[in-house]
Amino acid sequence: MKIEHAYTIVTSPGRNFVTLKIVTDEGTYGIGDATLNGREMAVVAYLDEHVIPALIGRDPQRIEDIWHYLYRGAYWRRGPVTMSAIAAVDMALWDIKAKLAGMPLYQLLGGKSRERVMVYGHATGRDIESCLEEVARHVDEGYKAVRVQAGVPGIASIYGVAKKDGEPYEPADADLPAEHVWSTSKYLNHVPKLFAAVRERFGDDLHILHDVHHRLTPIEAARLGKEVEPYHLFWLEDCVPAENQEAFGLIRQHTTTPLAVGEVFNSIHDAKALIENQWIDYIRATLTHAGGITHVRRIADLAGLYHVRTGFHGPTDLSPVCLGSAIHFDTWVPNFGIQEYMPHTSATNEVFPHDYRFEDGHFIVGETPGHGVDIDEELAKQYPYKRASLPVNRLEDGTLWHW
Ligand SMILES: O=C(O)C(=O)C[C@H](O)[C@H](O)CO
Ligand SMILES: [Mg+2]
Repeated sequence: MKIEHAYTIVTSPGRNFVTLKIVTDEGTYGIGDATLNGREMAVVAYLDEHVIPALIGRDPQRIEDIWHYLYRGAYWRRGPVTMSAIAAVDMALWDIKAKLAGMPLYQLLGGKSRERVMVYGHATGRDIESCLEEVARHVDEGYKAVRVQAGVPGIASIYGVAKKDGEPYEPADADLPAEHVWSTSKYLNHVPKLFAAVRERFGDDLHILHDVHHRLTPIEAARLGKEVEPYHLFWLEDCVPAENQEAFGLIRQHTTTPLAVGEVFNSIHDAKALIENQWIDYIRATLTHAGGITHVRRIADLAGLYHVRTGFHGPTDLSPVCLGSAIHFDTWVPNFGIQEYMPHTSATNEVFPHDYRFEDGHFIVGETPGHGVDIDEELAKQYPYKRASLPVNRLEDGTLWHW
């Protein structure tokens, strides 16, 4: 069997998605997600110019060999563009292999470790009151775990908080980057009040999560972790940027609040010290940005040795192809923690028909051979690419800051 044909599909049913389709000489095809939010066309160029021509004629069943061919063979290793491109190939090849085997992907990975996959949804509000209403809506919809983000008095807009209450936030919200102004002290003074209010209204059983989005220094993160300890967070996410993995050692010395990190990681090397030193509790690297199923499986196995569990990134900027594949992975992986879920728009769901379903705060994996997600290419053509950028963040004095 040979790869006969492969091509990228860019579509924007509300937001941009990049999909790779690989077709074999026997007619079986697989698709993979290559969406790198705000940098989509860089991955398209990498795939079209450098990867696809080298795939034609290869045996699609040799997933491992093709992974190393693209990773080691390129000489230029790692990085989000390279690893998203490799991930798309990998996801498409696992899709093909599972279709050939007549099995849903989770069976090929080793079968079910659980019946269903717990997810967390996103509640955001411009103030604590409106945020609590959003948490209540999620609880009514069956969610057992909710990420809680609220506006902070004195900060005009914060990435991760919807502009209008009751609406989802859009990560890439402008043609060119919007600029936000950030105040760490205002944030740190406010956020414990939010969690006190959530616990008071919803009691102890609801799992609550919070994303700091890299905006603190290690000692500030340590303070936040300590101050929210009474509210028993499921996790505190991305409390500092993680290029310096040792920084998490400092945070860890000060707090028992569980720590999650890794949505921007693209390789096991980004997470190695964090995992081996048990400085984190959840690893967020997911399939599209970290080299696909083949590589994320290695990260998860390393994590399992150190009691670190998975908590895959699952924003709207990963396509249903990534989400569907992740649900198979989550159903199999022994050290599963939780799966993020930001519902896609109905236009996105129409372009990407899929067989996973949400029920009572959990995802239920489908039984279709492959990863269970397809693309309607004719419909996809109706939604042309539109450049969209993520915002930037500045301190009140104008210094460019993490966001
Ligand atoms: O989902 C999250 O936790 C995020 O932080 C969302 C990211 O900012 C988003 O995927 C950036 O493209
Ligand atoms: Mg995040």
